Amino acid sequence: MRLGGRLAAAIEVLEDIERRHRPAADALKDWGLSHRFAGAGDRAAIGNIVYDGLRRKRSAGWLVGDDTPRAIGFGALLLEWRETAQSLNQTLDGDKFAPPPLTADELSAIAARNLNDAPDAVRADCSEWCAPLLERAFDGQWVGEGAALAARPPLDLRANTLKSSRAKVLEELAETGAAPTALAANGIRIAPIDGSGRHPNVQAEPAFQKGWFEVQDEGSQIAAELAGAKPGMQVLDYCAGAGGKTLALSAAMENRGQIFAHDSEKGRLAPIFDRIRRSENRNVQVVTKQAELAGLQQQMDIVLIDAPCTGSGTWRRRPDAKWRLTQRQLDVRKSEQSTILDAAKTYVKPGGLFVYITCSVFDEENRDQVEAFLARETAFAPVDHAELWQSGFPGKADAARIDKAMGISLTPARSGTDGFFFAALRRQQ
Ligand SMILES: C[S@@+](CC[C@H](N)C(=O)[O-])C[C@H]1O[C@@H](n2cnc3c(N)ncnc32)[C@H](O)[C@@H]1O
Repeated sequence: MRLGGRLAAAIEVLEDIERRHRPAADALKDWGLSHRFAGAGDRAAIGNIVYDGLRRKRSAGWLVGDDTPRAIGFGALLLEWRETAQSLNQTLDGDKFAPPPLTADELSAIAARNLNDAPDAVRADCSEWCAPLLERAFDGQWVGEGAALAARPPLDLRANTLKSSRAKVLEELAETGAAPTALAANGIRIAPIDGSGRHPNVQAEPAFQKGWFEVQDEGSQIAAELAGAKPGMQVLDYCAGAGGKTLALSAAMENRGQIFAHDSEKGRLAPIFDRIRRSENRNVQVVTKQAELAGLQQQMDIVLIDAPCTGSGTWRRRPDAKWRLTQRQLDVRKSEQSTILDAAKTYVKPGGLFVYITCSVFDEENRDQVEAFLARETAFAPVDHAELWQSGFPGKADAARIDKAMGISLTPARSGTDGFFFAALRRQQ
């Protein structure tokens, strides 16, 4: 397929996502099933246009003067594929599978508009109702932070030190352009892809099958490192899900001590068993029923809550979620977060650490939750987060936003990672 056919297909998929309110991955999969002639390169390129369009939906639409899937598809190519209106119309000319070329109105909108003049929420590529949330979290920098959340993400891996090392994995993946991450000790980064490219399928690599590395955003790795799990500790990962943090904690503990991996949804834990086997984590016990945690009360050195959240910090990877998010969903997440904080605190031993993590950038899910919990619970006090960051990442003070009392925030703009929030509270002796 040529670019015109790929663009037409992407517009079709964007229409499907909008009309049926469905996840981008499902719409792309369906398109692939009903167009079996399309090769892997075509699918990757179509996926890139769709994801670029979703990440930059408002700025792409604004640039072309409309908010239709067509405008967003064309806008995505202008913003992320180094195309110009002229180069696009030249390329599409004579391609019978291409959408109609840019019209005179569209051409004049593109010629007249400069994204620097667009309204703030357009430049931040967020919905109107989310703009005040970003503004509250980032003050004067919110537009830049929003824009960075709308950029293409890198592919990050974590070398599994139980079976390999960062150097060995880097050697194994040399052809992919993999490089060490700037912050996480065992992180490896493959830079964001360009244009129609796609990231290598690292999970097909023998090194992955051998358990030498996991796919994990650097921000998630940093959050696990900050928790400070050490060999011999007793740790409860209360919202373990598929086990991303569990595996990182287990490696930091060198397989010594015990991690209890719990989640209220049994189905979410399903992938953890395979992952544990592949990575050779021998200190993880999966606990599906909350009743089975009864014996752990006040026993844990660390209780980690990787809370259910809006996921606003991961908008680069799941841009469709950005447009589906509602105030009501945010309210539901907030209420779940405080319920979980209240339920999980009981397992922290005197002197132990209570760690609260989200992959959201909103204060409402982050510092507000910590503040409200501390107001309810006088037995807990925040650690000095500036000191914690300095001891883990010396000389990198600018790579995170640190509120000494309330926590540490990572963002794409500042840290080059997904958006994460981390707070650690110590239970008094
Ligand atoms: C952010 S995800 C966890 C991701 C996981 N820790 C990782 O690193 O791969 C949040 C998890 O919290 C779980 N959850 C939601 N409510 C819960 C509750 N009341 N108790 C325990 N887990 C809960 C969800 O099922 C979901 O798997």
